[in-house]
Amino acid sequence: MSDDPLLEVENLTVQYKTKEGMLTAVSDASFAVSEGEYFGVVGESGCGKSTLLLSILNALDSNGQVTNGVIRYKGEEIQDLSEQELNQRIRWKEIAYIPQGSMNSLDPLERISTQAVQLAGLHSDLNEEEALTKFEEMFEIVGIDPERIHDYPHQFSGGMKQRAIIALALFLEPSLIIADEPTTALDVIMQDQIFKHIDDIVDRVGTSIMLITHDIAVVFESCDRMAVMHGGQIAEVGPVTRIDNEPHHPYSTLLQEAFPDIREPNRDLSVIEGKPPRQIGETDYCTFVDRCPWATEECREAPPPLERAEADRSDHFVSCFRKDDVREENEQGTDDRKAPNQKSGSLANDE
Ligand SMILES: Nc1ncnc2c1ncn2[C@@H]1O[C@H](COP(=O)(O)OP(=O)(O)OP(=O)(O)O)[C@@H](O)[C@H]1O
Repeated sequence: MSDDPLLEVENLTVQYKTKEGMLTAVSDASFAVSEGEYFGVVGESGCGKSTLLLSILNALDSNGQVTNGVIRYKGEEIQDLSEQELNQRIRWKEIAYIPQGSMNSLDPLERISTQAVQLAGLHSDLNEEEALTKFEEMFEIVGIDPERIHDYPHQFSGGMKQRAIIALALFLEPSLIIADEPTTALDVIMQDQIFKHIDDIVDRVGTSIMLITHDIAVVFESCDRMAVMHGGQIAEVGPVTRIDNEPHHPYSTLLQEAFPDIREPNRDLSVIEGKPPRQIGETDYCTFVDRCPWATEECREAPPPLERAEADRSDHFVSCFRKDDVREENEQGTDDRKAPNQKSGSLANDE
């Protein structure tokens, strides 16, 4: 893994036009993914994960738009590239995308090899023979007999279809694969196998992976670095080991406590009450305020800036006005933590 940034997202805001007004789905988000890195983006449903990645690929729904910020890929700003440029230069051969529910995205009427050849024809200079040879290699990487590239999707189980999609994503040797909940709809054993294949790809092929998921345990297990999102804001970003062991943001702290940990088998699991807000208009406050045990008046008055978690750390950032208090309390243990908004100086939950 290198420290060179492959993808840089700076101060990105994405909004959707709705009947109620402009809905802010991503607000002032910043993070970077390095070459060869396995980067996880975690957060609850509706927190803006898919919007974030669709804006990177310029594939937002027609009512969505990037209203502020910069997306840089290999140093080049890509947020304003035309469809044609994105198709010719970026999609599939630089950045491949595994969508949610992707195993249903294979065309049921075409052999999988035909779909690979079509993809190569659109996005690369490979001829048919070269494309098929290459695609066979990808099948081997994802653990499917290469002869089966000529099968139709219905001849594959759900897990095999998902692996075939991963093979397609790898096929044109992209530097970055963005996978949106790649194991949704698979059983737990198959999920585990798919994640093992993805781990293997990171090790063997060296591709960077950006994994979007609501499952923080998967991120803790597999990723190098991570971003935690809440209500369209990046709450915390940094090395997985840091956020797992020393979360500084209240949301990462509570998320971490909501998942079982084999190091503490007898620990009670916490529940995070409420849900992220649907934000109409600019986000001018911390979107975690109504669910946060540490919130104070300040948290409603402005969005917290994403700042270094500690002065001497250049790899760990957190957006919380109360991050120092949270860290101090986390160091002391969780036993005397009060319910949301019950701490001294904090606000009544106005819901
Ligand atoms: N096309 C759209 N028009 C209006 N609002 C949208 C649109 N797409 C998403 N949203 C809203 O934007 C917010 C973020 O949604 P998004 O799908 O990005 O979240 P997510 O974290 O990926 O959720 P999930 O895990 O359920 O996919 C939500 O409030 C959602 O309702």
